[in-house]
Amino acid sequence: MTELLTAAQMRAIETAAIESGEVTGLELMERAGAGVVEAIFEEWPELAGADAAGGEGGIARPAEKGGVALHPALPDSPQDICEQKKFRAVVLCGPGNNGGDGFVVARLLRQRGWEVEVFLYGDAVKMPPDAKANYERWLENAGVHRWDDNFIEDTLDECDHDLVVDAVFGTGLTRLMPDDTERTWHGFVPRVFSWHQKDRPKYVAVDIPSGICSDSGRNLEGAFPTDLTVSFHRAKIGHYLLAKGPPDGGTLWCGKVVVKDIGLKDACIADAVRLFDPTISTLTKFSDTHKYSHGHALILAGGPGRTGAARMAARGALRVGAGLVTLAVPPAAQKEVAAQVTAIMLRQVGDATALAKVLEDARFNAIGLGPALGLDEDAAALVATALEAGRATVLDADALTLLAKDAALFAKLHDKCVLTPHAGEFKRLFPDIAAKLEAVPTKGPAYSKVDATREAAKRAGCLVLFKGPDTVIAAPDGRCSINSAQYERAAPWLATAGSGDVLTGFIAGLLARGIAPQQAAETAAWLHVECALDFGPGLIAEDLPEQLPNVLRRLLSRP
Ligand SMILES: NC(=O)C1=CN([C@@H]2O[C@H](COP(=O)(O)OP(=O)(O)OC[C@H]3O[C@@H](n4cnc5c(N)ncnc54)[C@H](OP(=O)(O)O)[C@@H]3O)[C@@H](O)[C@H]2O)[C@@H](O)CC1
Ligand SMILES: [K+]
Repeated sequence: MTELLTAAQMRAIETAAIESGEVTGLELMERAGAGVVEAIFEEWPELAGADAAGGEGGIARPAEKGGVALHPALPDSPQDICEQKKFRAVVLCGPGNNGGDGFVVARLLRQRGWEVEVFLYGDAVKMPPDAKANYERWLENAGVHRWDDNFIEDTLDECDHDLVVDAVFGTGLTRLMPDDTERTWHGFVPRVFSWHQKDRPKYVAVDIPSGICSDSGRNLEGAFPTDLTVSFHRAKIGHYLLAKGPPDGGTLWCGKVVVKDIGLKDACIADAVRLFDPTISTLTKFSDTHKYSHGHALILAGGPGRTGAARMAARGALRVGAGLVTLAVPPAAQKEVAAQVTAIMLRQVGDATALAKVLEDARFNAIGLGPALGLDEDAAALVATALEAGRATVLDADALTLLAKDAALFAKLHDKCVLTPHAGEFKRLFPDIAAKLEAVPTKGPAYSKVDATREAAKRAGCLVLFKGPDTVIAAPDGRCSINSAQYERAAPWLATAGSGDVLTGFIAGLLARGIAPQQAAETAAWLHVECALDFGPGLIAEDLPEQLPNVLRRLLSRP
């Protein structure tokens, strides 16, 4: 599992390292800048070939026209810039240490023969010491343009730049983006070229795209979209919480996230959010051979014509490794279900009394309910009975709506429960928490999906799995992870009818195997995405359980 950090946690790690004397802030900044350059060349090797040309102390140029001249060695106009060299970069630096990293990047690119134009947002006099040191070092051989959105736009408009580096704001963004940086970005990105145009410059963000809150992934207005985000030591939570935005409304702000080691040691952060990746130990309870030692899951089905959801959940539970799976079916739907299942068993459960009777058998150690269960009083009574049984229980779909409608039912939730709401169900269950999440943020760190899920889990007293491409899984004690279906794990075809029902089954199956709720939910969510990735486009929900054997085989053969 990889820890995802907040800005404060990252700062604490950095401060501890500096205070212990093992590294200086300047060294960290140098490594950060070098990491960005390395990542750029790894991502686009075609940009790495300019070593020989130019270098420090390159061509002397006349004073700047658009902004105030901070150093005399600057071109007269954007046209003058265009007439020189083959690789060109614009580096946009901010007033803090993110800007300091930008000056390192600018220097290192220049050392490799690049033509680099630097724009500085803010007042150099007030820069923190390490950033200022790199600013001054840059001034020894080159100049800096004062921020001027029109001039930046003209510069990019008239030249064929290869790279734009965003080092304006990083983890220190604490309030909404200033108007002029927002204008810059929104002015030139759509006007100068289309985002999908192949020969446009590559956009690289240092640490996090400026405008994105590193703790929440939320856009503090005017975020800079990028192709590549290079972060340091550990990814930040904000990289993995969904923030879709311009230029096409479907691109993640971060583009792709690469994390570079800058020599900081791991610190033990008790409440760190983790990016989930399963360990084999999660699934190596395969040593017992008796089917009852793998548990017995009971999945509740809806009435006639509404049993498909439960059948898919049951198949998921069986495939993920529950020893036995029984569908609890209303008498009127029994024929319909019997005609379509084989390895899955059937029990007639007409009402809550019948369910209570079935649950007298202690071998039913996990329950899955909700998909197409219904929203009437009988369905509510089934939920109440299931909760009173105190078994490991996953509640989805209609069961969540019933919980939202009835405080007494909600109060029956216990610590072996798992709630699996999507955004709409989350809003019904926790309207006040959802309102905080939906409110337009005005400062950083902004309220995040992690904050919301943790608050919901605490209130419910059980595990909450808040679905999405950035699924957040939180326990009442604050333990929390993100299961990402983004970046290299993006599987948009997973958003298909019934896929949530299969997830319910996966969780129920793992609960039946005796895996604790948090681990079961995390592993199920991860497997769910893995199955979708394995299958690829064209996936329908029925395919998900059938993909599990491949995925499990691969997982279990990991070294
Ligand atoms: N931690 C580490 O280990 C390492 C960190 N490193 C790097 O440091 C970065 C963090 O640096 P940072 O803390 O200086 O914050 P940063 O993002 O540069 O911004 C702060 C400046 O912006 C200003 N400002 C903020 N919001 C604003 C707004 N809306 N509008 C206008 N101004 C605004 C704010 O002003 P203030 O609030 O002080 O008035 C302040 O001047 C981090 O992302 C990484 O790149 C690496 O070097 C390696 C090791
Ligand atoms: K940035």
